[in-house]
Amino acid sequence: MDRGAGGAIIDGRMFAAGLLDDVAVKVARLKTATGAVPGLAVVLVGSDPASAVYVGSKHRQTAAAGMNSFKHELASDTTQDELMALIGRLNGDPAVHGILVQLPLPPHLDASAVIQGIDPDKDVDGFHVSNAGRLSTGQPALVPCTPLGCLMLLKHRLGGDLSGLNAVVVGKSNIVGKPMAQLLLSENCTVTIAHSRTRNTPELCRAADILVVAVGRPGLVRGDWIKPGATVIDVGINRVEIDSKPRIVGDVAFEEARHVAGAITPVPGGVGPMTIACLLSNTLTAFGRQHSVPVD
Ligand SMILES: Nc1nc(=O)c2c([nH]1)NC[C@@H]1CN(c3ccc(C(=O)N[C@@H](CCC(=O)O)C(=O)O)cc3)C=[N+]21
Repeated sequence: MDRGAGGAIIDGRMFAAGLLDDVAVKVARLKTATGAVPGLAVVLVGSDPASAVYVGSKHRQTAAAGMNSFKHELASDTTQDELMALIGRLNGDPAVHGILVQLPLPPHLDASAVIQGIDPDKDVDGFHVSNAGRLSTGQPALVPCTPLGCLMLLKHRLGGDLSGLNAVVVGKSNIVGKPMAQLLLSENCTVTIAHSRTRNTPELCRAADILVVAVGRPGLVRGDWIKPGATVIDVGINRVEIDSKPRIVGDVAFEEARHVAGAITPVPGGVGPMTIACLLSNTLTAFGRQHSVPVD
């Protein structure tokens, strides 16, 4: 096979748009059947510009899917008690089916305590220990949006069955690396997690049929780390300057990698849009569980 032309580019933007349409249809159907509409509360503390952009985008897309979107913008000097009190109110609000607290929080706040204060059934980020435990033991869970989006792209690309494939996840964060590894394991992949202390990361990567990279280091994974024909999912979103212009690049050296990989996600336009689409899909799932109605 001629790989000179490069592998396929996985269009996350297009896949996410399809998923959002699907969610919108289901929301409309639920509204007719139950009279209720799923509601997502997004909490933003402080004025980090990147966070404000993400929250704005979530707000718009939630509304576009026909769901209620409740935006809570709090001052950067908000106290832990004030934030916990808001979470308590959202936990008790029957119009709110999903709660997302935008991360990172300002350093004086304890993000872990906030996340563990969210009702696990409303934890649409899937960050609560109860959802992490459920995922790792194969019980119904709310699954973190970014790894869920990656898995959807992988299954779509590889025809649904991942069983027996060698999967390498680079990065061991609680929000991407670990849940990603759990999802791949539940698909019967042989899973390896590499991280900053791993001794032979390039060699491990070269054995991967599926390579998911989520470390936050621009261009870390080079073309010669990739097994020819592998499916490469680049989770990195790094803001860099190229020729004095601001640009967003992934953790994979894209131009090198695309010629070796069978398929690869671009940055932007790959995993990022899937994260938001999965957030809305999780909100629908949370609504279904809270109202004991099937959502699809
Ligand atoms: N509680 C919480 N949950 C999150 O899910 C969460 C968070 N906090 N904090 C920040 C990160 C980041 N994140 C992204 C979502 C969408 C894109 C996205 O759509 N990116 C587009 C555009 C990129 C751009 O132009 O900025 C793309 O990759 O094509 C990126 C990043 C969600 N996060």
